[in-house]
Amino acid sequence: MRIALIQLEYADGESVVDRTSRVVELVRAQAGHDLVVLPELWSAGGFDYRAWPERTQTVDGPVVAAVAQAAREIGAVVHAGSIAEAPVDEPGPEGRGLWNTSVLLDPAGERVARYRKVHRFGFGNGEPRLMEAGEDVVVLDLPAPADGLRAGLSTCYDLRFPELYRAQVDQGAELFVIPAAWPAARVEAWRLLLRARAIEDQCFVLGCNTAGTHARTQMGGRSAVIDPRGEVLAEAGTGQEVLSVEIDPALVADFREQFPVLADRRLPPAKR
Ligand SMILES: O=C(O)CCC(=O)C(=O)O
Repeated sequence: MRIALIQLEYADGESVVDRTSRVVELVRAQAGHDLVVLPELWSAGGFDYRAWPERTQTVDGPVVAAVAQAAREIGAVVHAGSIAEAPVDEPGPEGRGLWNTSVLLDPAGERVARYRKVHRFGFGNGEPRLMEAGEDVVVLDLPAPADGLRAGLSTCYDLRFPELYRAQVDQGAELFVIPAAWPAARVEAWRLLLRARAIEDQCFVLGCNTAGTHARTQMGGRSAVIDPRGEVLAEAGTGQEVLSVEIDPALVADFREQFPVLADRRLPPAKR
């Protein structure tokens, strides 16, 4: 399976329309890949939370529609990264009506999964003040041409919460797709936790981060593809870059059989 992670660089001052056109071109340029992944909140601006209210989208809105068109053109499964999702007529439990929502598209441009970020980052500011928390664990069999692996979806700060990934493994996950806007200040934690999740859950990990500086926050880059043994198959630098990697889906089952750590879990499911 051929995978492309688009580590997008952006700065303040670029309109959502211009950024979307740029991203669509980058997705189109990945023809020949089976799965293409974009970062977290690239249209709204990962740390530009003051602008989120004017950059909201629905999962059928123009940003996702433009990426869906590119998915159709190249015949790939595309993880569109996440949007600041404000659905019509859904105020949410906290009355904010806004979620950090990832969307996975099949090669016909149809939405096959929606994941709302469960753990909100900001310690009382940003996401916890403006957004609702997602409540669902989302795991699915990837559609062709990226078939052969079961994928769990999560976003950025979720990476710090291993219990979410164990819950995905309990639902059969073999690959974690993690779009992010993770800052440079803590990029070593990002690199380490991506590998930790791969090793402890014996899964492929696709971590697609953001580059550049926006909203006075320098992003960390270092997107990576990691195999179920914890080997880093590819890692980006700190600028805009596309990581193109071939992975062998059979490695998950082979390695889990050869080194069956997950079979040695002791806690009863109710306490996990
Ligand atoms: O956990 C971190 O250090 C960064 C998380 C983050 O930036 C996010 O979730 O948007």
